[in-house]
Amino acid sequence: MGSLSPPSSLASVPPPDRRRAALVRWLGRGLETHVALPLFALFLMAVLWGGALHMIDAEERTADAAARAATRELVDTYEAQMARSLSAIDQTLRVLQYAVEMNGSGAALDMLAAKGLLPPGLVFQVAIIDADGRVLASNPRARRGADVSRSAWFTWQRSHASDIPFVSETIGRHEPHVVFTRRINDAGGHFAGVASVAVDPAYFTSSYERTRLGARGLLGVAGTDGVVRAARTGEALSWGQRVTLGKADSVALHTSAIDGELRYASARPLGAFPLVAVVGLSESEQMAASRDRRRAWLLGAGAGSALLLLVVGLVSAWSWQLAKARRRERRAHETYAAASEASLDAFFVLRTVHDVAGHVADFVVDTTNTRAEQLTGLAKTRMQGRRLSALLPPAFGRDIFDDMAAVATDGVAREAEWQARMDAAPERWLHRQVVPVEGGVVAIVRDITERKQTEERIRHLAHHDDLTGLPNRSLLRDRLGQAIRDAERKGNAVGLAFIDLDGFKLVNDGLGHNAGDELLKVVGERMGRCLRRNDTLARFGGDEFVILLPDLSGDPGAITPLLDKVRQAVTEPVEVEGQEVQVSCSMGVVLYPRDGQDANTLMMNADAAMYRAKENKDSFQFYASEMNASIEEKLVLLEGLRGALEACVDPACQDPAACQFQLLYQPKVDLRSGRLFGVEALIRWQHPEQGLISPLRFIGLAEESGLVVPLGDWVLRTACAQAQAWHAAGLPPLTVSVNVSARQFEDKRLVERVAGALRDSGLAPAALELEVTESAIMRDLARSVETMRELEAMGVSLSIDDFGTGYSSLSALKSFPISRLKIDKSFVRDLAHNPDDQAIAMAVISLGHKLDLRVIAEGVETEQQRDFLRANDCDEMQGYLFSRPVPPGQIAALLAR
Ligand SMILES: Nc1nc2c(ncn2[C@@H]2O[C@H](COP(=O)(O)O[C@H]3[C@@H](O)[C@H](n4cnc5c(=O)[nH]c(N)nc54)O[C@@H]3COP(=O)(O)O)[C@@H](O)[C@H]2O)c(=O)[nH]1
Repeated sequence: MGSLSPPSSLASVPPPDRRRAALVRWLGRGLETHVALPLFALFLMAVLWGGALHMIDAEERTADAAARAATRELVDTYEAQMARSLSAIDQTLRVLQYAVEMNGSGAALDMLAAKGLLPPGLVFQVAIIDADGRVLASNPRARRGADVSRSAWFTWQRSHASDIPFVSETIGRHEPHVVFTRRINDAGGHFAGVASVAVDPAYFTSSYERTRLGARGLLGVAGTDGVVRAARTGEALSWGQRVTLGKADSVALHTSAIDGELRYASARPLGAFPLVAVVGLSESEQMAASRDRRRAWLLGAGAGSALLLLVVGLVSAWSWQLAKARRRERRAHETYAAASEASLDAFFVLRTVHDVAGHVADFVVDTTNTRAEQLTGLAKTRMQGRRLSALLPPAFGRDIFDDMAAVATDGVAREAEWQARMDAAPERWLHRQVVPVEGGVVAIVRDITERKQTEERIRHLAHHDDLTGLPNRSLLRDRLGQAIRDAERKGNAVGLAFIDLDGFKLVNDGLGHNAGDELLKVVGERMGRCLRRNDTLARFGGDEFVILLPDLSGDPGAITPLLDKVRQAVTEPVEVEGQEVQVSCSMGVVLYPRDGQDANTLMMNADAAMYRAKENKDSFQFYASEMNASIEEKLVLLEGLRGALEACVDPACQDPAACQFQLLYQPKVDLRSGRLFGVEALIRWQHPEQGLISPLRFIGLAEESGLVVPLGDWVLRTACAQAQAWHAAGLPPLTVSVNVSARQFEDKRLVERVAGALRDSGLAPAALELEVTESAIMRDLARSVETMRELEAMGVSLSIDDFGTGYSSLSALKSFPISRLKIDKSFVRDLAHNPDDQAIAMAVISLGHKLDLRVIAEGVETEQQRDFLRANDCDEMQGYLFSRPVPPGQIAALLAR
């Protein structure tokens, strides 16, 4: 299911707005959690690390300051202690000095001891040395008389007259000691010896307190010469190292030359002796706590950072995924919006509104596209947020709402096509597809009017005649089937009339197909106007129409007036291609159920009835069962015709009596002189069972089947041979006329056949005339003229038969190489009384003469007809008045008459 959240329609925003939107989106992206959170986390980490480092720094500073302060305090304390100790030592030396000066070297110590002025021997070894460097006395008692004259301190005192105390370096491997000395002068101020106090170096560092100095602190005394007299670090005591003494009173970090330890160190000069008290606190010990805390801080910051990174990483990853999903969704929406904007379909995203019972009560338009605007004529802004019930035109009907409600309820898509009228707009065909989405439906509406119109056109083309727009054979068959079913149910009758136009071929061949088409359209319209609304007029092709008349009573008489009306409508003259033409129609009529129980039988029988009507032309004929018999008869006749022809043209057949065809000859007479100048050969068929058969019965059949070509060839050869026979018999010159049918005239070998007949008979070409109808010539005018010219060139003359019944173009007539026009007997029949026929006859005569042609009238039966023709300057005549067609043997007699 999709979502109802309205898709952003970026595709519709103009470029500057799009840039702004992109900027906003870019900023928005910056504010997205997966971007902002890591930035914030970086900031937090900076704060965290900043804080931690700051704390570390502060604590280190504090520790440093504390270490320096402690060093300073220790050095103060140690200086005070050392000052006291040295003061005591110096006091002892002075007392010794004094005692020697007072009591002499030998008794001085005893006297001091007696007075309790000697320091405890455990710590100080007091001695008096004479001027030669021999120990005079010592406490505790040492080896008397020991010689110390080479000791540095003795030589130094001996060589310095001043009363400056001297401190030796720490000497002695097993019992190390530092010797403090003062010069003893005699009364004369001369060197008299040395008073010394030897002190265990450990004495100077005995105040080393682990609690204050740590395990690697330093407490010691060095001479101002830089040589350590006593130094204690932890439990280790050492001496003799050479150190660089720093500035007095300062505390400095210093790497000790004693043990390489980095310490906060401070040195302090010690009064009268050239000594310096040195105190050092191990830097690592002093800073250990702060280092531990530093580690803790770093660990804390590191752990905090790691935790932060982990949390931020997880949240950012989640946010990134979320953003990606959102982006995908937005892109999908953008794509959807772009696609929907570009779509030819109208989109309506509709949110369902439920009533209290939970049924779908209405829809609210969430989103639409531009196509929807065009389709509804409403702006998007007018539609969005509005209820469908307020927007849906009443013409759209309740069905649509029900459809949508069903989709929203069932969750199953539906589609439908419907016709909608929107305000003033013409009715349109629409297709809707309603698909369920979360919270509503999406209706996709497409205008399918064009498709429907095309379908309708195709359907119409499939069921209608292209030229007239009338139903075609297929549609008529459907309607006939339906009419039969209805009639069967209601007990009614159905009428079916097959209509064939008489004379249409002449118009079509004579004036061309456009004229023929125009004629068909006009005639079709006229026939249609004669019918009721539920009748059907169909065109079957060519000049064949069919009328279907449902709901009839079954009385043939009831439809006779309608058929007459149709017949008369067809007969009305029609103007086509600037000429007025006239056709009639022959109708074959059947009635269901009387003439057939099914469509096929009815159509077949109507066709048979039409053929019968065709025999009379301009009439209608109800079907009768015998008519089908006549069709069978026709087939039998065709077979007989074929057999008869074979017998006539078979060169192996020696018996002329076996040929069932014969020619009669009808004389043609000059109207002025009365002279018989020619004959027309007219065929007859002497059928063994049916007797003499008129060409009217079989020439059409021969023409249809193509047998007319070999049959016509036989006529031509027989007529030429007969004419030559008359000539040979010494009869006056006669022209023999032979009828050439349309199909014969089209035969490419006609000229060759004529030449062959003349050659074989020996007849002079001038004695032969070919009669061709107008319609045969007009079928293919150019070719006809060519054929006629070839025949003319051969010396054969041509006449136009049945002139006036066709539609020869008069301009074309001018170019025909013909010698005679034959006025059709239909104009001659009523010539005595019918002014129209008279006018036509006179016009043909006049036209013929103007074209320098002879004019012959056929079918002249009465003297009135002859007199009229003669009076109107007609040249020749042919008809029963003078003679019926006769066998060749009677021509001589007629000539004689
Ligand atoms: N292609 C061919 N057509 C032929 C041939 N022989 C005849 N025909 C055509 O058959 C049609 C009928 O011919 P037919 O029955 O022979 O009738 C001809 C005459 O008998 C008839 N006629 C002559 N004079 C009169 C008359 O005074 N009254 C009257 N009612 N009928 C008369 O007219 C027919 C001759 O017509 P046309 O040919 O137009 O001159 C007919 O169309 C023949 O053409 C054949 O061998 N080949």
